[in-house]
Amino acid sequence: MTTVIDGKAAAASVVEAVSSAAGQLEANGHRRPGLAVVIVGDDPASHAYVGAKSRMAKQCGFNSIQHTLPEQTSQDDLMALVASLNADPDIDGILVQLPLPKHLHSEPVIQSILPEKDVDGLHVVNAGKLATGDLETGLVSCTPAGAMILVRQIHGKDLSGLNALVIGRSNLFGKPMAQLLLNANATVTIGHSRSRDLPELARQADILVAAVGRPEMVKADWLKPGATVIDVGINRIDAPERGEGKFKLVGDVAFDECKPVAKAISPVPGGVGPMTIAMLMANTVIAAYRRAGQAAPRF
Ligand SMILES: Nc1nc(=O)c2c([nH]1)NC[C@@H]1CN(c3ccc(C(=O)N[C@@H](CCC(=O)O)C(=O)O)cc3)C=[N+]21
Repeated sequence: MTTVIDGKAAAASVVEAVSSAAGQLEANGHRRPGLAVVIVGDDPASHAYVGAKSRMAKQCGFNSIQHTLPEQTSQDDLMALVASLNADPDIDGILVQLPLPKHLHSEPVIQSILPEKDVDGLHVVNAGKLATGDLETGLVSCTPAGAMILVRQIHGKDLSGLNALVIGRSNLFGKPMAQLLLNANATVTIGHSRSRDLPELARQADILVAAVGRPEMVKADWLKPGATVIDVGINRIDAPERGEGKFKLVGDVAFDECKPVAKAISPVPGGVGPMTIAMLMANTVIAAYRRAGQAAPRF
């Protein structure tokens, strides 16, 4: 029987560990972990995600602050806000929700966040630490960190001898995911839109991680029987069968046909998505412990 990986349950157990670590920090006489979430503009999906992050931060016992800036915010004003959060002693973690409105450049904003407050793990210092195998002093990007916990549920910590294919090569996900798998001793391939034969690469993979943003692209005949499939895609598609103007979320994997071929598969929703938010909380509590000069918990 195929295991359908329960990302909600895995996220709940991370969040419980985070809450208890946050409580411990307070009990040791330190202040609560502080998380600042910055959102620019009024994209409804972004507001929904940010709302979920702020609620979860409160649930973890954090000091959670949300800065909502108008669509027309200038680059300088956004950079000035990040500078003030960098200097704020009550703030351990800063997340600037992406994508930003078109007139703003995200890269200078992200690179201006202090690496030790970069709970998204996107600063070059954090990306570089991951790339050099330093998983102890940096912060790892939340979605790959969460996906990795799901992989570990199935295969344990050591992926020696296993072939892993990551489809997608973004800085936000594909590259850090490949680094994490490599660190765990997997034999890693990164496939992308210019790869010659993705289905053929996929058929070699014991662990297939899809993050391309194409609804249900990975089909059953792409899978090596018994593979572990981690679906990172979140695609909103029309669902007229649910009523006029309704939509549903699907992943990058054709779940129903792939499920019987796989050993384990993560669903959308309820797979990697909830883990992303949980790992943001984990990174925030890690950052808070480090600022307090205490040994940080591991997740
Ligand atoms: N600076 C930054 N960091 C991010 O980590 C970041 C971001 N910007 N921009 C947008 C993406 C997307 N993202 C998700 C988080 C949670 C779910 C999640 O909880 N998904 C639920 C479903 C939620 C729903 O129903 O819409 C699930 O898959 O079960 C999904 C996607 C974080 N992102």
